[in-house]
Order: sequence, then structure tokens, then C-alpha cells
Amino acid sequence: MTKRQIPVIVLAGFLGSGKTTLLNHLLAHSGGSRVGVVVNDFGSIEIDAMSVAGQVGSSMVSLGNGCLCCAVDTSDLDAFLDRLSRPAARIDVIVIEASGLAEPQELVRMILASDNTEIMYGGLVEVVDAAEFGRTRVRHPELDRHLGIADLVVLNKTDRIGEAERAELAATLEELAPGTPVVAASYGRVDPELLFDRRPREERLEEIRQLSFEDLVHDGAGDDHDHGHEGHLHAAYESVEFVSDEPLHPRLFMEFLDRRPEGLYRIKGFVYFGVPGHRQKFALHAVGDFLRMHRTAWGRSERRTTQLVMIGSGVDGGALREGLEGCRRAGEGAGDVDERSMWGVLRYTQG
Ligand SMILES: Nc1nc2c(ncn2[C@@H]2O[C@H](COP(=O)(O)OP(=O)(O)OP(=O)(O)O)[C@@H](O)[C@H]2O)c(=O)[nH]1
Repeated sequence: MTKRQIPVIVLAGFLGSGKTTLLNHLLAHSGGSRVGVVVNDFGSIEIDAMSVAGQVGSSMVSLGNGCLCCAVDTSDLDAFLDRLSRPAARIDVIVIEASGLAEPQELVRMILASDNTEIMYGGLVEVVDAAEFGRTRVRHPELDRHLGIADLVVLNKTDRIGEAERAELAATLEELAPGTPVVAASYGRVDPELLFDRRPREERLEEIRQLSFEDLVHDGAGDDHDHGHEGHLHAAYESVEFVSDEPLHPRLFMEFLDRRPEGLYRIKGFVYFGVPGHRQKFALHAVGDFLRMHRTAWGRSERRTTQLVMIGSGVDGGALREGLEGCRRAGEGAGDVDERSMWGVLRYTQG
């Protein structure tokens, strides 16, 4: 009897397209399948890992701080895959959530190069933000290339677009990824079987090998790490982190968000305002112009803190951090904080 290898699926897509949302949906609806998860955050605060951790416990591992696609040394990934694929873990499928700035072909290459015989490459799933894709594609033509090597495209956030736009996007995707199945979704609600049972197509693998070869030629042999990744999406981006044990002033914080610079595409994390009646944890997501918060409960022993990761291109990290420092409740000009100061926050809060 041949031994069944565990498929390793790469879940990729630009910043904020909905990868973590989709992953959480898969975990909640995986039926009898046990899913192992590897999460790769771009920033050093592992917000994505925190967002999925509750669902998987020990079958999740997190590789933070920097795109995995640039790892010169893949031993961390190898070690994680070894851990998740050992028979005692009884895992049926492994999903690697790439950072929103990763080069998916590099991740695929890492899996293909792995000498772990328990696993096999299970395909590339690209999540597309239906509301942002048009604009993002203009700034990042590399995304076309990512779609070209996908085995499944999830056109997510279809709740944010109309029928005409949807038809237009479907036509664009067919052009960029001819013959690749495209499933429309909102909040990542796709049938898990679509992902779990997918097999990468041989011609896609050939394209990935080919792309890697072209990358090497383009990058001048690719021997210098910094130089060798110039063409990567994340080369133009930086991430800025902010942590505060002191509650933030809701009005000042909303003013900070209103003034956020154009290049600051993504903000994610948790905010603690500590205002009577609103002492919960406010999960925050900004993607382009879109801003949403939702309240969740703090864990029993969880420290009340604000933790934010901001990812942008051409942004002044020092100024962003300074702006947030000024939102601390004890900060200058913070004044009184009462329920009314929460109004601005509540306009963007669900739940
Ligand atoms: N309206 C709408 N919002 C969505 C949908 N899917 C996800 N979101 C929201 O989009 C934001 C980003 O979602 P995430 O799942 O964190 O995106 P991500 O791709 O993991 O983000 P990065 O890891 O930063 O690249 C969150 O506020 C989600 O609730 C959707 O289908 N419709």
C-alpha cells in the first residue's frame, strides 16, 4: 500500500485580501479533517497568528517577522513541516498562510525542495480582494504573475462590489489565469473540499520553475540577498509596530486614523480604550480606505494592551509611531475620556 502524503497548500494573496478570514473559515468547517497551519506574518507582532490561534492550538506554528519567501535558511519552515507531519500529529492537510507581501512561487519552491517524504505540494490558492484588486494591480503588476501560477483563485469580498464589476473581474482573472477555477466568496466562505482536494497542475509547476529561473537571471545570479529580492512585492514596503499598555484615547486615535497617509495600506491589530462600557478588545482592520473594528472579549489572563502593525510603502515610520504615542490617554491634550468620545470608534465597529 502506498503511503498517503500530506498535501501542503499555500494560501497567498495581497495585503488584507482575506487570507486569515478564509483560513478561519476552513478551520471552523474542516469536517473531520485535521488541519495544520503555518502562519507567516510580515511584522514582528504576530497578529495573524493571534487571530487563528484559538482554533488550532498545537497544530499551528508561526513564522513571524519578515516574508518567508525571502528566508535564505529554510530550516525553520522545514522544522515546522516536520513537526506538523509526524504521524503522531495525525494531520490530514497543512495550510501555509503566506504574508500579504510574499512571493508565492518562492514558497512553492521551498515545499517542492523539501526532503520531507511525509508531505507533498498541494497547490497554490490566491485570494483576490474584489474591492481593491483594480487599484492594487496598477501599483503591483507582479500580482498578475502570482495569479498565473495559482491552482485556485478565490475572488473574495464580492459583497463589496456590484454584478457588473464582478463580471469584469471574472473576465480579467480568466485572462490572467486561463483555465484556473475562480470561486467567488465573501468572508472567505468557500467549500473546504475545493482546497483540500486540489492537486497542483503539472504545467503550473513548470511555470514556477521557469519563473524562478527568470528571477535569477533578472537579479544577477541572485547571490546577494538584498539585491536578489528587488523585484519582490515586499521590497517597497515596511512595517511599523506599536504597543501600548496605556489605553488609547478614542477621539485622538480616530483623528490619527483619519489622517493616515496614503501609502499606509494596511493596519491590523487590537486596541484597548478602557472607556467605561467599552473596555473590550477592539480588533482593528484597515485595508486601503476601508476601516472596520469589532469587539471581542479579552482572554482570561490576557493583558489589556494595544498592539498594532502598520504596513505601507513610502511611509514615515517615526511619524506614525509618534502619532500613536500622542493617542495614549495620559498624552498631552488627551483631556477627559467619557462615553461620547467613543462615538467615532463605534461608527466603524461591528458587534
Ligand atoms: N466586506 C468584506 N470584508 C472582508 C471579507 N473578507 C475579509 N474581510 C475583512 O477584511 C479585513 C482583512 O481580512 P484578513 O483576513 O485579515 O486579510 P489577510 O489577507 O489575512 O490580511 P494580511 O495578512 O494583512 O495580508 C478584515 O477586516 C476582514 O474582516 C469579505 O469577503 N468582505
